[in-house]
Amino acid sequence: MTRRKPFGERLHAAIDARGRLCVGIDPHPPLLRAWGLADDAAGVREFSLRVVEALGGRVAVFKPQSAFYERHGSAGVAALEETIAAARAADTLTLVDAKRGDIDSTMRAYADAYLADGSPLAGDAVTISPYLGFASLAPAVETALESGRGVFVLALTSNPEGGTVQRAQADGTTVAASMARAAARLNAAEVADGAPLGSVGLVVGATVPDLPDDVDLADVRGPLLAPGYGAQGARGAQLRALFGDAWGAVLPSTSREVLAAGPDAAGLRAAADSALADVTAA
Ligand SMILES: O=c1ccn([C@@H]2O[C@H](COP(=O)(O)O)[C@@H](O)[C@H]2O)c(=O)[nH]1
Repeated sequence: MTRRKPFGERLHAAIDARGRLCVGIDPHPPLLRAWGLADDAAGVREFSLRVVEALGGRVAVFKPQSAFYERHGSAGVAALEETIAAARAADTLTLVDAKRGDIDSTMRAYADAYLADGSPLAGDAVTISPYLGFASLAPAVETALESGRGVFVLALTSNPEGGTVQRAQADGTTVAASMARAAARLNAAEVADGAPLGSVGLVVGATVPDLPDDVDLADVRGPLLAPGYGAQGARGAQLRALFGDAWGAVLPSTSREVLAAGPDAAGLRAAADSALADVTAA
């Protein structure tokens, strides 16, 4: 089997070729209704495959939101697996937004599910939550690096409540800065080997009002997923101002705003093109 290139390198190439936009696949019940689909696993499957059909090969990354599949039980999870496979067939990277995090021994099982070769739930990367301690994420990081996949660690989330935890300080350092420094340490080896980006990314919401003074995102040298563009209110100019000299690593992500333009493929494409044009102009 040919070895997959590291995730950071593959993501960098996808952004170079298609522009920096991640489109979230979030089959919300009102969107399913608006698309004339049932709020069941078959509806979620149809919705997702239409998004992949319309935008596969055109955007850098798809981000299916696991919660919307899980709410339909095992048939919903099967629809997520099919969505990941369809995106792969359409030559588009998938970041599964599952926000997993647990003690080391359980984290190993999540790593097997979302990051190991042969698992039907393994896309190209997964979001993970560091609030059991960054070190508890080691099994996910190891599996990702071994398999050419990536992880995105929650650092500064787009929801207004996130700051109460993420801006809190321990020993004079904000929680967010600890996450950023830990990611930077993990990316250092890949970057020293010549990778344009490491494979350990952070989630930094597009709606975050400002960065804590001790957070140096340029130093992370890994991708910075910025959800919150569009439906949550952020636009390109706001993103550009927030990320400053880390801008080269930023991957804006938008779900509802693009999805609301479906089910027509041309509508989805126009909405994705418009979001990409805004972030590119920034
Ligand atoms: O900080 C975060 C982390 C993840 N998300 C997820 O991104 C999408 C946003 O959807 P929109 O429709 O573009 O608002 C959704 O799946 C969230 O769970 C986030 O918003 N913020």
